[in-house]
Amino acid sequence: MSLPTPGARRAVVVGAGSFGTAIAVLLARGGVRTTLQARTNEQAERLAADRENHTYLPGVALPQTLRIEAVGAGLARADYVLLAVPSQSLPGVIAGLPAAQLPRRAAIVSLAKGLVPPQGTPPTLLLAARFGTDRVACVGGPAHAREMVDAGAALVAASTDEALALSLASFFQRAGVVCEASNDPVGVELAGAAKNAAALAAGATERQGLNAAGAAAGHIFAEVWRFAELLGGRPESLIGLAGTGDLVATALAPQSRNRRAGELLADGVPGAEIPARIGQAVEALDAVPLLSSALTRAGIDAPVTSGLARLIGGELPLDDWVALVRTTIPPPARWRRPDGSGAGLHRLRERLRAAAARRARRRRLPGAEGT
Ligand SMILES: NC(=O)C1=CN([C@@H]2O[C@H](COP(=O)(O)OP(=O)(O)OC[C@H]3O[C@@H](n4cnc5c(N)ncnc54)[C@H](OP(=O)(O)O)[C@@H]3O)[C@@H](O)[C@H]2O)C=CC1
Ligand SMILES: O=C(CO)COP(=O)(O)O
Repeated sequence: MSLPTPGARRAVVVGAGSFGTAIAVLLARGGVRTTLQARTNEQAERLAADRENHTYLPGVALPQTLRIEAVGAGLARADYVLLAVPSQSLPGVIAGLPAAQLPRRAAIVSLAKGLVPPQGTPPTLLLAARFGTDRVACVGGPAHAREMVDAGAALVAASTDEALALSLASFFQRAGVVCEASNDPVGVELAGAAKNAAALAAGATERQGLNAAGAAAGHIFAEVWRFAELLGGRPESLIGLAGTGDLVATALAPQSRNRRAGELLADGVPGAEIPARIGQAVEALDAVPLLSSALTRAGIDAPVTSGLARLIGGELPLDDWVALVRTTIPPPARWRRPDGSGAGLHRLRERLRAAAARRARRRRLPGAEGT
């Protein structure tokens, strides 16, 4: 498959926070003609004058080839539009794309690791319903903004359109950052939402014990996986870079906003006060209540995710949350019938049962002892 020459392609990154700025730096380094769009003219003028994003990504020089403008400049010449705003802002930003003169063939890429209100929709599903599945993609994987521009990350670019996933992956790889191409955007997005929820849960729980923190994360991943499966997601997306990989990066990072939000909840800070304290997007605070409602609507038993939503909402005290985590028993595995791959286990169980029945029969037969 021939991949697009980066220099012939134009990308516009909408949202000049820490991740949008970092992704724009990478695309420019990878040779894509890139524009970073800030929310206001004042922000754009400041970024253009400083050639640095002092507010969200201090200390990183913006490449000279990176254009800066405000979102009002529109998208008329874009081949790729990358949405780098928090999920809460996505409904407004997506609704505004046609008025911003989104070209008919431009690809739209969500960078958010959260869900879109009010239904808790994975962003690519919303974009696909509006603009068509094969021009939509998302990006996941362990990718703290600062480390990504300094030393690298392990991105996953996911789209149902192979050419789109591969072209995004090639742009990042040209910039020196590993990027896997995936055809499971919903799985990658739910992996990102699950890891943020699990990192917040681990942050809230770790002082009470690391077994409890691990149990919280494991329960949340298992509960979200059942939802991902219903939506057609694949297990490797939750097991691989976008799920387990990003969970470790986020839960271990002292600077992680989601983990820190959990620590603040454990300190007794109300959930509603945390965004102002952290001053940046904390996706899990919004995504966990949305996830909880979406899982309930889908008929999935999700006691730990819904308990976490109640902890965030101030309805469940921390000790009760930890007790819930420590006592939740996952549903038993679904053993297969002997016509499937569970046949070996089934045969072993049947042999043990038959041996026990034989022993019991021998005990009942007069004079059978010792035979
Ligand atoms: N930071 C990271 O390391 C990573 C972040 N992500 C994901 O990227 C997404 C964005 O997060 P991040 O960059 O970190 O968040 P930040 O809080 O650093 O920045 C958010 C940015 O979005 C802008 N914004 C919000 N709403 C709009 C809007 N309607 N129009 C234009 N701009 C808007 C904000 O502008 P203003 O300043 O005016 O409010 C701000 O520049 C999140 O989903 C996050 O999970 C993914 C991987 C890593
Ligand atoms: O998604 C991230 C790293 O991959 C960033 O995590 P935080 O939003 O918790 O800082």
